[in-house]
Amino acid sequence: MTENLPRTARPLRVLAAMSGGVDSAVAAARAVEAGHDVTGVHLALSANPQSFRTGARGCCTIEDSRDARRAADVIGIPFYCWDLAERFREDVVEDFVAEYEAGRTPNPCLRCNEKIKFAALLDKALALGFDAVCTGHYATIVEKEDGTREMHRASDMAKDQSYVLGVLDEKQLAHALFPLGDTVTTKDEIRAEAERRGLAVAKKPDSHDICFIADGDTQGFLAKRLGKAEGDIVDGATGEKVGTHDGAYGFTIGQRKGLRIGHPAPDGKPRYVLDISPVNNTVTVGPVEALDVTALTAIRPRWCGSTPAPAGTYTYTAQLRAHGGETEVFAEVVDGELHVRFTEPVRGVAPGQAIVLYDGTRVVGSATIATTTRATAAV
Ligand SMILES: Nc1ncnc2c1ncn2[C@@H]1O[C@H](COP(=O)(O)OP(=O)(O)OP(=O)(O)O)[C@@H](O)[C@H]1O
Repeated sequence: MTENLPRTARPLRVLAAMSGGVDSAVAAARAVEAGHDVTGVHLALSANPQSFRTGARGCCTIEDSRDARRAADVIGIPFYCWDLAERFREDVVEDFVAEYEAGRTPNPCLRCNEKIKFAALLDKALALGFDAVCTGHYATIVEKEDGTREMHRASDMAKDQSYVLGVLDEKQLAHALFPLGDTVTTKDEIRAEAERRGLAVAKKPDSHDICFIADGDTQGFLAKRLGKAEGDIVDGATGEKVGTHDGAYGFTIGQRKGLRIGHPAPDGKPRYVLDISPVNNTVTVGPVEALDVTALTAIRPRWCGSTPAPAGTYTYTAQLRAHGGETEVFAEVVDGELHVRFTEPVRGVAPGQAIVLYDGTRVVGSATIATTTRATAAV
């Protein structure tokens, strides 16, 4: 159950990040069971937790912090609540809005792992004398003979979260514990384990995808932040105006639903978002084949764990969005950027998303998709 924790003779001082959900409660309990000296912490990440009183789970409602505290009491560990709302707003929420405004599609969970849980929280934990931060993420840490660490996909692929952790560098991974990651347990089994341990969160519903948009309405959230900005939807092949929109920022490459297109395309086939131009406030649409991408460049590469930046061209598999499949790629670092060619064209690659490279199950690294090369010149 606890092979994922470091093979160290001495118990570690562990800070368990407790969201108030079932996964992190079980993770904290497992860390205690492994013999570590565990303290729980809930992060208040919203400046306005009352706004989530709708029944939908947000990242840090009052109920979440109470649930985390109760779980800590049952496990028998000290518990604190830390206010990181300002850091979260600056590093995650404002970045999210700015990225959409620039026509890109960000991944806030990945950003939160990089900037909040394994930066702001980890730094504070280390400064206070803790050895590690423990979370309920599903990913496996493998400690090698030489003491270096690798991150691998979780044993249960259905729950694997290595994609949103692919940004962790050597230091961050050296101080991370994921007690759930290498056990092949279904969510039902985790809930049953929570029940056995007397944790009241055993039946609590799973958290929402984007924790700071409690109702799940990303477009509504962006519209409130960025205002209405009516613009044109144009056909990529003809350049003809085919509809209007209320703000180019509300779209994602590959999107089909929610397009207000006045008349059907001449071939009668559905139209997809091919390009978003914030400068002209224009959304370009076209047939699904025009989404095929043969190559991309990605910026700010980060090499996971102690993996050195690859020199030369390597064959890896890549994941291009949070719940996406894997695809084979040739990857190379050129002038600090990641250049990737796909062995087969892939569809709907959105700038702003992360590309995470894998060597088998091992996470090699990640980078932010900046530009793509289309198979056809429809845009
Ligand atoms: N507000 C928070 N305070 C402390 N830790 C948090 C908070 N939000 C998330 N975490 C940590 O990050 C991990 C992954 O977050 P995610 O939002 O993916 O939760 P999850 O998979 O639904 O897990 P859980 O069931 O614990 O909520 C959690 O398991 C927890 O350790």
